[in-house]
Formats: sequence, structure tokens, C-alpha cells
Amino acid sequence: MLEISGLAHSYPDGHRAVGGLDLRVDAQQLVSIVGPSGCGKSTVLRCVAGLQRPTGGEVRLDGAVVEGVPGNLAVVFQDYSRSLFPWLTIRDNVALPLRRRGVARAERRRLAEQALNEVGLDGAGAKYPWQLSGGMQQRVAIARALAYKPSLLLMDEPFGSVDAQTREDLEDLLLQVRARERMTILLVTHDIDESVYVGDRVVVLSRSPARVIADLPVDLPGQRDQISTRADPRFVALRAEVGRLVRGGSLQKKTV
Ligand SMILES: Nc1ncnc2c1ncn2[C@@H]1O[C@H](COP(=O)(O)OP(=O)(O)OP(=O)(O)O)[C@@H](O)[C@H]1O
Repeated sequence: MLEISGLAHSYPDGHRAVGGLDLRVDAQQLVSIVGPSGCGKSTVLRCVAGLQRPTGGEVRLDGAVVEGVPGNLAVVFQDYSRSLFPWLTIRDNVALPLRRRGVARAERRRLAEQALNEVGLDGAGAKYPWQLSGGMQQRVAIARALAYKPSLLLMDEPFGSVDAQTREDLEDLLLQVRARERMTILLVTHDIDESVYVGDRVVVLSRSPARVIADLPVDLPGQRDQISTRADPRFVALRAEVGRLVRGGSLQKKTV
């Protein structure tokens, strides 16, 4: 589905953020991406989204080289307050990408309501973003991605700006919608527990310039819950291993 080969990205100031990264993601997998702070995770995601042009290597989506923003892709960023338009209702925010896609008005409304329903915000369509809590606004951003029905969903630290309880709720929401919609998802997160809890695989990146230093399958049942999954010895062992690898990547930075 997604094939990243030898991906490299250097910024105009010469900073090499990504240095020869290879990653293959099969359809309907949820792959968590973690790594030391500033290692190049967002740069990788932006190259996959076609928002940044690689300076080396290539990204292929369903066999085609990504050269601009692909039509079958949606992105959810951390900063929901900047990704929703305050002058549009929740329903119109969710429907906006569908409008750009040329979907007829009645169908846009139906898909927007359906997506809001899926994220537990039925009835909120006529409100404005500023009338909702941070966690609810991030649900709207997720609903907007769902309404679009992308084959690939990219999420860049999507739950980084909400409180711990809301974060857990949104992680569970992600697992639910993912089971229903059968999308392929790449999730960048700083939270090692989260990477294991929601992932089918956890990919660990090295310090900048980023490349893959580990690609670990998550050996946990598909059905997960915040209490028993986090107490599962397999969860505990994998979380510790990912933590060691991420810290190893950071330590490497200090010794260079
Ligand atoms: N526009 C830019 N120009 C120059 N350097 C940049 C630019 N954007 C990012 N960088 C640098 O590239 C490196 C990778 O940045 P990126 O945001 O991809 O990392 P990240 O792993 O997502 O960071 P974080 O862990 O803080 O979220 C960082 O050292 C960053 O300072």
C-alpha cells in the first residue's frame, strides 16, 4: 500500500532531517512511529503527505510515486485549534474537504453527520469549534478525516494537546473507527505507551537524520482496553523495549 524507499530530506539550511529511510506498510495496518525528539518524524509524515518534496528516495502509494498531496489521503495534526475554521459550523468543517472533492451538498451533509456520529458528536453539527472542548475539537478533526474516507490516514501527534483522560478516550476511539473503517494509518507519537497500545507495529527512528532502527510487531489481541492491555506482560515488555530503543537513539545524539 505504502512503500518508502531510501527517503531523504535535507532542509534548505543544510539540516539533514531524514537520511535513507525504508518502510513498507500493508493495507489496513496501523503503524506507530516513535523516535527521539526532533529526529525527523514530522518530516517523514510531510513527505508521505506530499507536503514536502523528498531530496532523495521516493514514496509510493498504491504503486504511484507521491508528487503532490494524494487524493485518497487525510491528515490529522496535533493542533486542532488551527486546523478547524472558527467561522464554520462543525458540520461544515467536516464537510469542507468533500466540497473540494465535488460531492453534492445533500451527500456532504449525510457523510458529515455520519462521521460526527462515529466519533460520538451527533447533535453537535450546528455548533462552532469554539463552543467545544479541546478533546471534542480533536474528535471533529478525526470526523473530518473519516468523512473523507481516505485509504491512508496520517496522524501527527494527534492527541498531544489534550488531557490524559481525553487522550485515552481518543486512543480508544481511534481503535474503534479503525476496526470499522479498515483504513491504513501512520501515527507519529511521542508517547511510547500509546505507540504500543494502538499499533500493529511500532517503528523506531534513529536521531536525525532519521532512519528506521527497529520495526517491532505488537503481539497483542486486536481487542484492547486501557486497563487489561496495559497490564498485559507483553505490553509491559514491548513498552520497555521501545523505550530503550528511543533512549538509545537519543543517547547516540549526545555521543556524536
Ligand atoms: N523548515 C525547517 N528548516 C530547517 N530545519 C527544520 C525545518 N523543519 C524542521 N527542521 C529540523 O529538522 C529536524 C526534524 O524535524 P521534525 O519536526 O521532522 O522532527 P520531529 O521528530 O517530528 O520533532 P518533534 O519530536 O519535536 O515533534 C529537527 O532538527 C528540526 O529542527
